[in-house]
Amino acid sequence: MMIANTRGFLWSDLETQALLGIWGEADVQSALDGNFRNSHVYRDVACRLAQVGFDRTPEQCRIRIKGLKRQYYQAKDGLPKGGPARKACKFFDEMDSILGARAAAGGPAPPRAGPAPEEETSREQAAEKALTGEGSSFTGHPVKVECAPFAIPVPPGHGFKHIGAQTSTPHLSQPKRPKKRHTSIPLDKMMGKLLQQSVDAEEKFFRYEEQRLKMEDKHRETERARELQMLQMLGQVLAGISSAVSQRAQPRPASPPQQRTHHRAYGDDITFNAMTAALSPPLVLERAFSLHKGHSVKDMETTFQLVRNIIPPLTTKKHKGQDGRIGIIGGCQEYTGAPYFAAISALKVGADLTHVFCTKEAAPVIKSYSPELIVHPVLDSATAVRDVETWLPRLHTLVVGPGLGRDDALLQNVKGILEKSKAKGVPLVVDADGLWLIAQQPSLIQGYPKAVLTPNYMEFSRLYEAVLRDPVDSNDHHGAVLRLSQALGNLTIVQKGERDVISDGEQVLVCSQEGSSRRCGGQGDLLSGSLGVLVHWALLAGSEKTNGLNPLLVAAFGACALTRQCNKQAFQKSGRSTTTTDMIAEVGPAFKKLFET
Ligand SMILES: NC(=O)C1=CN([C@@H]2O[C@H](COP(=O)(O)OP(=O)(O)OC[C@H]3O[C@@H](n4cnc5c(N)ncnc54)[C@H](OP(=O)(O)O)[C@@H]3O)[C@@H](O)[C@H]2O)[C@@H](O)CC1
Ligand SMILES: Nc1ncnc2c1ncn2[C@@H]1O[C@H](COP(=O)(O)OP(=O)(O)OP(=O)(O)O)[C@@H](O)[C@H]1O
Repeated sequence: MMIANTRGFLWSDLETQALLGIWGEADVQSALDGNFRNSHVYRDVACRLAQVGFDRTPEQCRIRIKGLKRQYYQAKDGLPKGGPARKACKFFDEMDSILGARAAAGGPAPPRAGPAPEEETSREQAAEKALTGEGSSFTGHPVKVECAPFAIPVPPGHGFKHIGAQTSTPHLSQPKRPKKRHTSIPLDKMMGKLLQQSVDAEEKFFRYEEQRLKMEDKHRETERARELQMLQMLGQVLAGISSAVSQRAQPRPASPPQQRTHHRAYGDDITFNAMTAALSPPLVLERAFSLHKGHSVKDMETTFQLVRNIIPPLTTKKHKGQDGRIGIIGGCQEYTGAPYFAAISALKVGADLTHVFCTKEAAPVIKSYSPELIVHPVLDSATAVRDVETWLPRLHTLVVGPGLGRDDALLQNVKGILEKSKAKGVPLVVDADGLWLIAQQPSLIQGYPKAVLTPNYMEFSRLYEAVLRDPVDSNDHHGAVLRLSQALGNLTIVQKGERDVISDGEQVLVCSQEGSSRRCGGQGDLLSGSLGVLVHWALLAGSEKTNGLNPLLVAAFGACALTRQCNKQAFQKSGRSTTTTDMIAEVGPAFKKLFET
């Protein structure tokens, strides 16, 4: 049925009659009887009203009924049959047939002196006034006056009383009696003041209500867009499943030999689509279930051994670049330290070359920190995506986000770079503002099996809420990391904190290597840079070297342990004055201590 657009503030007679018809139904009346909390009843009333073609909120319905009841009781109590107020109560007969029948059946007493069960707040009284059209109009907004203005009884010396209140004074003042002019002057003034106040209140209320309705509409639109997005994602996943099934049914074509030797990645010989399909929700749920049966790796020493297994031997047979060419996407006017920390950490862990792709302004600054870094001032150029793309085949891992900032144009370029990297199968570590971008558009990374996200608690919450539409349960770190990983298609996630929680949606590793209580900025950059190298090594080593455990989990564990160890060693020397530079100086010794002895 077409729903009439009745979101204005005034009720038409037709609409009011429809409302009264519904409100007067026996089940509605009995649900309202004696109930102070009646919002559920009015939700139902609004719903039924929508079914007959009128779109009103439960709150609007409740306020309208309240206004009608007041008019009815005024008319019934205070005025003679056929008098002006009775005439002003347009729906007297309808109300009487409902409320009269209720009274006859022994229902609750009408609201004379105090609030009836249905009456909840004073805000609503202002709202009621505006919705029923009581009072006058305000400039530019025609207001329909349903209840004709009549004089309000003012007992001498008592100010105003509730209109329906039982009182021994005459019910109404007689505005036309000329003899009482001396009392009518202050009354006029008071009425004028009252009217002015009521106009002001109305204006305020309309402004507020307008805003509220706009926000409601906006919220509804967002919800609809979200639902649509979820449906599209579901469609893609289903399409992936069917393509994977048909691929499995056919003999699998051999993967290109170059890809095999270059990135012997976890599950690398299946295509990205098939991988996405293999990570589809039903399978993921099964895996999550198996996790609680004891797959969680708790023994840190076992995992340390797996990290040692993936570290490539130092030999004289290799040439420059083979142990790692790591790209860093980040570095803008405000943040030049973060990309430097990430890049230099990658070198100190053992990468041969690091390339920083940053903005034009940031480049000379970053270069000045260290001659060891290769710096490309391209990130804010119109050709940024193409410029980085040409380097992609030569990079083993891309670390996206340290010091990137949140400038829209930069983020747009990074979006393009992410897409090109995925298409070329380049492993990705996403941190800092890279995670901000992912929180805006999770589909950018969803289901990409060679990605690791490294959020701190804040970044994790942002991402979790963006993807799962729920606040994070801070008492269940494991469950939260596991769920987010699954929702993102079993991406490897490292939630940094007092203990680092790492999961690929199937397993959960916890790294509680001793660090220190010093939390200087930049430690996360040390982690993401180191991780860039370990990701390359782990994928190169493959799951044979990690006892079948996802190599990315092993890489993440190694980087966390290393960062924490650097923190510990630097703190032992520098205490409170420890900075990330001190930690970077510890990368070599810490690495040796953890992985080479
Ligand atoms: N020298 C440099 O160049 C460096 C540059 N960097 C670069 O800066 C950019 C922005 O990164 P970001 O982390 O400051 O931004 P964002 O995520 O919005 O956090 C903002 C607020 O979140 C909170 N918060 C943070 N952690 C939390 C926790 N664990 N638990 C709870 N709350 C936590 C905290 O709020 P507060 O406590 O201050 O109210 C914080 O202020 C990014 O590009 C990064 O790479 C850094 O790498 C440092 C070195
Ligand atoms: N409370 C803590 N106790 C011990 N180690 C911690 C604690 N919080 C974080 N860490 C360690 O510090 C490292 C960086 O985590 P942090 O939460 O500082 O990242 P970040 O906020 O992204 O850093 P950055 O300042 O680079 O943006 C991680 O390896 C983590 O293990």
